[in-house]
Amino acid sequence: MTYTVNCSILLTELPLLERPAAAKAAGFDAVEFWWPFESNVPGDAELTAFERAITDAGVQLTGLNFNAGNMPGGDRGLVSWKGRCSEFKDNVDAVVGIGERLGTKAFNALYGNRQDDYTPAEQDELAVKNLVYAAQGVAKIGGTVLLEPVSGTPAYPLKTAADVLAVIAKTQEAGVDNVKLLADFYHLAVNGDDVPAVIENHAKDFGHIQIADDPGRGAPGTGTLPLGEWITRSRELGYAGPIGLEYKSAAADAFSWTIRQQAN
Ligand SMILES: O=C(O)C(=O)CO
Repeated sequence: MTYTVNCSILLTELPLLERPAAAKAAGFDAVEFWWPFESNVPGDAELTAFERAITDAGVQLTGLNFNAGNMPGGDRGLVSWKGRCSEFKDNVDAVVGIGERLGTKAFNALYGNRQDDYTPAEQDELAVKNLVYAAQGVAKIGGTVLLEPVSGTPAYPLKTAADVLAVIAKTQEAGVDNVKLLADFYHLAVNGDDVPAVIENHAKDFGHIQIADDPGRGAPGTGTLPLGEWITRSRELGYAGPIGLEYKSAAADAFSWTIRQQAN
């Protein structure tokens, strides 16, 4: 099983730059991050420090989120955010640079919360343009843009796989074929989507899978979701990528479920 440790939600007791090495020490060869910088376009020193933390740890950065705004403050992406289009585009260029240097291929573009001052149609129109820009940018390095249904943020409009697939269809009409569904089984389940049906119908086209259990967004086994079953079925149907571990847990206990799994 190829897992990739999401170092923005796990190992958070440690400074960010120490997390890749901690993931390696815990037995993993791959990590992913939400946008790890304060600035939209980081300077050379910041970029070098982040990239060295990955390469010195001997892990692969499998995934990186585009700048999604102030996440602790509730923002969930710039893609549909009217007024921040040039910022988004500048960020795409920065992300492509990181991806090129680290061999990263999957880039998660959080869509953005609804804004009161604009119609959904206006925001969706911008979103498609921005997604096409991002898709063309990452295509230069063989990359894929991921689009994710998210829970827990009422103003975030993409709640189900169908919501995301409808946007992806518009990007395809606009001429790009490298925007893919990020199937986060936790977000989908919390939002009431039919996860087994999503897997049956779309697993071979998933751009990425992430997992957390529900309730609580904890490690597998802390809730009631049949995550192992869903992963196995996705693999049978052709999903070949890594599984992102995107759950909350104290570092000391974060990966004990994998040891229990090996023992069984
Ligand atoms: O905001 C979240 O919960 C995410 O999963 C971001 O990737």
